[in-house]
Amino acid sequence: MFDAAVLQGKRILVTGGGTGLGKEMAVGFAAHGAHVYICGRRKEVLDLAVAEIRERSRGQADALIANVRDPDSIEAMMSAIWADGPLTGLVNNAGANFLAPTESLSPRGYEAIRSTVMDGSFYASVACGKRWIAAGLPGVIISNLVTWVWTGSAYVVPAAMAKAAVHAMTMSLAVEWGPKGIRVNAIAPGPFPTEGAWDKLNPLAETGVGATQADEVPLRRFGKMDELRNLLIFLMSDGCSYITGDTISIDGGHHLAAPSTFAGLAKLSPADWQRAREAIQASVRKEKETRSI
Ligand SMILES: CCCCCCC/C=C/C(=O)SCCNC(=O)CCNC(=O)[C@H](O)C(C)(C)COP(=O)(O)OP(=O)(O)OC[C@H]1O[C@@H](n2cnc3c(N)ncnc32)[C@H](O)[C@@H]1OP(=O)(O)O
Ligand SMILES: NC(=O)C1=CN([C@@H]2O[C@H](COP(=O)(O)OP(=O)(O)OC[C@H]3O[C@@H](n4cnc5c(N)ncnc54)[C@H](OP(=O)(O)O)[C@@H]3O)[C@@H](O)[C@H]2O)C=CC1
Repeated sequence: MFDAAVLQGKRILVTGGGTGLGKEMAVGFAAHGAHVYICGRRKEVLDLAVAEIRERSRGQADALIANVRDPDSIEAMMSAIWADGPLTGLVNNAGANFLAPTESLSPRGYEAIRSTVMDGSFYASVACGKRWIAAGLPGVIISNLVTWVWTGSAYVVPAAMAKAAVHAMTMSLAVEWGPKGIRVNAIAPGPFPTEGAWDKLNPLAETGVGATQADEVPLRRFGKMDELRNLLIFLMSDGCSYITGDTISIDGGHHLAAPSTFAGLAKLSPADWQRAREAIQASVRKEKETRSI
């Protein structure tokens, strides 16, 4: 769809680019000429991802360990990247989420999700923005949101809230930083099955409801990674020079044809919720064992 050199000379950081959608975006950017950087908290996962991105894209990729919940960690990562040259683009993709009845959430559970999605996107955007502004350089920021910024969703309330905050940041920064040549957009995907998301959002047979099902998507299927890449490459490219402040849905019409949320989980019993929580926490424990930060 695009010239293979459409992103030649671009240097793009994808947070959470070691797995799932972030890794797929990184492959797309690198295959179209960009030097991609990915970050996350697991060295082994990042090393494998870099090797895969280089092989699949025949392009340039590097990884840095960083925790987007920690502003000092973000600053250290940005300084390391900028030492080799400025980024031209940032994708706020790192995310955290799990299904839970809202009344069961502890402050730490809420904070884990809010700080990853909302604070992480803010810290990374400001870390790039202030460097671009100081140097008089243009830049592109794209945040990976979800259609719940328009619909909300039961049982994932901290994620819906945090993504809506980043939607507001997108519109606000587009206006504030537009005169400085910085474009700020977002995408709102519907279901694109990944191990990371499905382990936390569809851990049991009983949790398969609207948000994670394909049968009620008007286009009757999940999204494909090539479709996601096409949108990201376009938004990141110089050809997309007059779009800013927008959140573009990529969901086959899902959010326009309810239920694209977890509303259907109202049928779960307390015992089902306990099993869901145990399954989610088993997945989290497995990931934590390989965290490097
Ligand atoms: C229409 C669209 C359809 C699809 C939409 C998809 C939208 C996708 C959104 C996503 O972001 S999917 C990404 C999924 N990937 C991840 O979440 C990866 C990162 N995740 C994590 O790091 C963990 O999962 C984490 C739990 C969020 C954070 O880990 P951390 O090490 O910081 O925290 P913990 O100490 O383990 O836990 C903190 C706190 O949270 C409580 N908690 C954990 N799981 C549950 C649960 N299932 N239910 C209730 N509470 C839970 C845990 O007990 C801790 O609280 P305290 O007990 O200490 O008070
Ligand atoms: N899959 C889907 O259908 C949809 C996904 N999305 C969004 O796409 C994004 C990616 O999700 P997906 O690929 O499915 O899930 P993944 O779990 O595969 O991706 C989450 C990534 O974020 C990284 N991450 C989490 N916390 C931190 C942190 N504190 N610091 C740095 N990196 C972190 C994780 O790496 P590590 O744990 O090693 O740090 C992981 O690579 C999320 O923002 C999600 O909300 C939106 C709509 C639909």
